[in-house]
Amino acid sequence: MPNALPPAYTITPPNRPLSGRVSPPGSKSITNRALLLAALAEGTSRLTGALKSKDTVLMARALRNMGVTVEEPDATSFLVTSTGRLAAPSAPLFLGNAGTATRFLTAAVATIDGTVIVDGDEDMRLRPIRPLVDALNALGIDAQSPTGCPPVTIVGTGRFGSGRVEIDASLSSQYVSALLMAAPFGDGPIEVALKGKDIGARGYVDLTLAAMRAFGAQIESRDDGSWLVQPTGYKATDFHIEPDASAATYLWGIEALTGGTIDLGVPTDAFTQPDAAAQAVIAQFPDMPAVIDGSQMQDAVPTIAVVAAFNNRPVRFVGITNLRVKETDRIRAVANELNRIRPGLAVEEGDDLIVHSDPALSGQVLPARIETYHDHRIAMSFALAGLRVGGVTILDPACTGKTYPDYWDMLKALGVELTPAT
Ligand SMILES: O=C(O)C1=C[C@@H](OP(=O)(O)O)[C@@H](O)[C@H](O)C1
Ligand SMILES: C=C(OP(=O)(O)O)C(=O)O
Repeated sequence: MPNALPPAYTITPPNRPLSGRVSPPGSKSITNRALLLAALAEGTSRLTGALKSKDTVLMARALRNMGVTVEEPDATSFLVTSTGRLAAPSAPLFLGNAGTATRFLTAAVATIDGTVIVDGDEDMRLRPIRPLVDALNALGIDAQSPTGCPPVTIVGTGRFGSGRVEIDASLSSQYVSALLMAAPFGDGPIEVALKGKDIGARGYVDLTLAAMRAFGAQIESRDDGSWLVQPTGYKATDFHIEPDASAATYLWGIEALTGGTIDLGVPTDAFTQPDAAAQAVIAQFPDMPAVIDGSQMQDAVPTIAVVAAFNNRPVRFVGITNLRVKETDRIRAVANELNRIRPGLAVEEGDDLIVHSDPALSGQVLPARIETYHDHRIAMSFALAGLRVGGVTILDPACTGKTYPDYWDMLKALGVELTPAT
């Protein structure tokens, strides 16, 4: 991980295509699934291609605090050795603002005979978790979240329940993934069904099912949209993690905005993560469509919205309500910060975001100190604006450590001039 970064970076537009070979880091989503599943499997699992960043370090630390041995043989591998059951930790689990770790562990620790408190930082304490707690309660598990957000107190008996459970996943697909991954510890088969049809980005549930099957789970996807999970537990396995598709969106953004070619070392159609869909949209720049549905590529929306500022026509982003409950309210954050570059560049309309694209922005010097709200994606997306507009300063660049600790080194390696600022 990089040494301390300055409080801010000012970006000098390169005025030339940025090209080269860049390997995005391992997928955060898949790394945190694989770490958990390996911890729930008896034996040793070797995870390769993994992401080492704040979100995965927090997950690994929480698992260690529950008796799991997590070794790190090299910069992209974890060696996880477990009895197949988690042990009650001696202190609350602190998971920062890692949504995956917080939601996945809230369900997983319900398999423990003992009391566990799942908590996060001040931002995580604003991110809803009540629908997951309600589903655990419906399975007979004593879980409580007084505010509807972390902290959650789970008083487990070692039994996870069985039968059909319905969950409202309209705010986060992570609730479904969390329940599914704990479900092989049911007293009998568990059927996970959705309350209502809305589930945000479905592709994340597909990632969950694929990882669970790799660790030996038996899941039947039923015609009514529910999933039936057998009480098999998990088997240790070696598991390779693909690169992070959300991280790749910044590289596609760099290509679009500078006219360069970046070799990611992996073909776009090899990604199984939902955000890979962003490539086809960004590739249309500067003629990206007038309406973009972000519902199935949610983490890519800030990237595409910043690229959209330079598009030939305005872009309306729809299907993005859930962006309000990510690391920060990303609809508001993107609108605020685009308007800081040039007032009137973006507007919120209900939960839609409209970017009033202006190709004439390119080449101008528009000094703007970009607030990043502890949100890695706001920092990484707005760095892209600095490739076209002079004077863009990104505050708190270290916040990219959540999922992409080497982000600024990557930009420098491509030839971007970053000047430390205060
Ligand atoms: O399951 C996952 O790995 C994720 C699901 C998405 O969140 P929601 O399901 O909360 O929308 C996504 O935004 C997050 O970065 C990762
Ligand atoms: C929403 C994100 O993360 P999480 O929900 O895992 O905290 C993200 O990485 O953009």
